Amino acid sequence: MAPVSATTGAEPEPYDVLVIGGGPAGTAAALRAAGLGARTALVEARRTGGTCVNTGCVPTRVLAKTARLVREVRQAGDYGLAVTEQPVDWGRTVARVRATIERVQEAKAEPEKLAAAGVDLVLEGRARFTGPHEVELEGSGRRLRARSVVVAVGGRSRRLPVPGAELAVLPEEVLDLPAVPRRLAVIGAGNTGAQLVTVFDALGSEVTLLEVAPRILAQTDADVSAAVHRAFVEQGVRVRTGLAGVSSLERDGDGVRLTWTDGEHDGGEERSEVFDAVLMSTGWPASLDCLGLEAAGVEHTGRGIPVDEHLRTNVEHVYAVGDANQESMLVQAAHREAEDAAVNAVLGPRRSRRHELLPAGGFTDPDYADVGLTEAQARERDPGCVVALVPFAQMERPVIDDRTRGFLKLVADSRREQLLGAHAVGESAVEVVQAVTTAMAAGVDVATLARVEYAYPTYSAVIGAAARHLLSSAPTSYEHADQGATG
Ligand SMILES: Cc1cc2nc3c(=O)[nH]c(=O)nc-3n(C[C@H](O)[C@H](O)[C@H](O)COP(=O)(O)OP(=O)(O)OC[C@H]3O[C@@H](n4cnc5c(N)ncnc54)[C@H](O)[C@@H]3O)c2cc1C
Ligand SMILES: NC(=O)c1ccc[n+]([C@@H]2O[C@H](COP(=O)([O-])OP(=O)(O)OC[C@H]3O[C@@H](n4cnc5c(N)ncnc54)[C@H](O)[C@@H]3O)[C@@H](O)[C@H]2O)c1
Repeated sequence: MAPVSATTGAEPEPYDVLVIGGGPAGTAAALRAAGLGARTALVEARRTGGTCVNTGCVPTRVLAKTARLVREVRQAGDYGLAVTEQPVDWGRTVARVRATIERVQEAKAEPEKLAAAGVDLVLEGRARFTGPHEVELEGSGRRLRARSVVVAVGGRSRRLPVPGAELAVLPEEVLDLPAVPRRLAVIGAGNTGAQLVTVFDALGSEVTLLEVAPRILAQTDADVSAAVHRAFVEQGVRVRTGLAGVSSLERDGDGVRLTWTDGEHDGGEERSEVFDAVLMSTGWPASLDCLGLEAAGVEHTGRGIPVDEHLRTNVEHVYAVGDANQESMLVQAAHREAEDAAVNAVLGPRRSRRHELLPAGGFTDPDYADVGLTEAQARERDPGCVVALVPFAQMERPVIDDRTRGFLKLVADSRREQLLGAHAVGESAVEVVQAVTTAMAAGVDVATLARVEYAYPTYSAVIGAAARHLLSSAPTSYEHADQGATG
């Protein structure tokens, strides 16, 4: 409960720090602020865990595991195991996802951790600014005041501004689908769309992926994007990139008629097809609706809340972290920003944002992951940079596991000393890139990385091979190296 004034008993004393939003960013900010001795409140509209635990990373990861199980079952015969492929029981899949969310909630025990740290967790609906230092809670009408406010409200899926957009399913609504759609269109090939393509392709949907950018996973290294695209096509996914745009959705019998215009390289024609479901994964703006930012004088772009190097908004005592500022939009980034903002809010501005090394990955089939600069970014900065790419098909463990699709690409400076980036596709790609990130964070140079012993047979042994390549040879081309690698 908010501390009450000892003199009047009426007017609540302000908290030192009020955090709005109990996802990864908000919880980290509140715990850090309380750890520094600040009287702290955390206001959450629904449930702690945020997008990450309740509708994003955790459910997506369980669905990704489901897709992997389908793949393993299909391959079991090669190993002498007679496993008959069963039809997917979507209801049980959904139940498994929901049960896993509860298990993760229990393991994280955030309400208990917040209580133990002395943070007041306030679950009385959405908070709305009524002034620069005050919010009102939608559920109770109660008002809370604070010297500093950390806005950690996260984001939400964007619906395209086209007629019939309300007929589309958003990524956070996927578990509400009544069944696995036979014909599924996925609009948007960012991390979210790509992961859902793998899930529904494995579960048996005929998937069409539509993207306005010239390539899928447009933020990743071009070789990563090309490799995942190629895998999708081989798995039977219809991939259309460089679209001119989506124009409408309309009900058609039990399905949804989707109309779009192909890009010029595909003829630029308008097309119209009926799908059983259309999934819209076309972006993730901050959740600013009804937040009352204008009452606090906080400026925003409509998409997010801009911040300075200390994570402050244009109003000095109001900070914005995690997806709310629209900068990195990853759990690991949310944690770091939140802790830094909490320190700045309590002790005065001292921590600056630094995400030089932000590893990330997606659980498609094959997986992909990256850290640091893409090859194109590195070439802009250092035209003489050196690139080594080792196909998984050349490494024993992927061959043993029959998972030879993929590669690790390392980018180093022109002196072949420091790593600038790492990009992987394939089994365990995310873990491989994480290992490279640890080396980069520790300042390990390429020569040392090339000398490290790697347990045999492991996927991470590809790191040593790529580091030795960097020291010794001319760059390889993925197009060339990937020939015939189909695992
Ligand atoms: C499908 C999907 C899969 C993802 N997978 C990954 C992944 O594998 N790895 C990864 O690093 N990232 C992943 N992400 C991104 C990750 O989920 C986000 O970057 C992360 O959750 C951001 O944390 P946050 O605390 O800023 O926001 P959120 O997690 O969105 O939390 C914001 C919280 O604020 C609350 N809130 C909002 N408005 C108010 C208000 N006015 N008053 C009170 N409370 C409010 C919300 O209820 C919510 O609980 C994924 C995202 C999606 C959509
Ligand atoms: N595994 C992970 O780490 C993970 C998983 C999911 C999401 N996330 C993060 O969450 C954030 C949101 O991801 P996201 O994929 O939801 O959004 P995004 O903004 O990254 O991708 C949206 C995609 O939709 C496309 N698009 C936009 N309008 C379109 C149109 N009219 N027709 C066709 N395509 C259109 C965009 O070009 C883009 O490729 C990202 O920052 C992402 O990194 C991370």
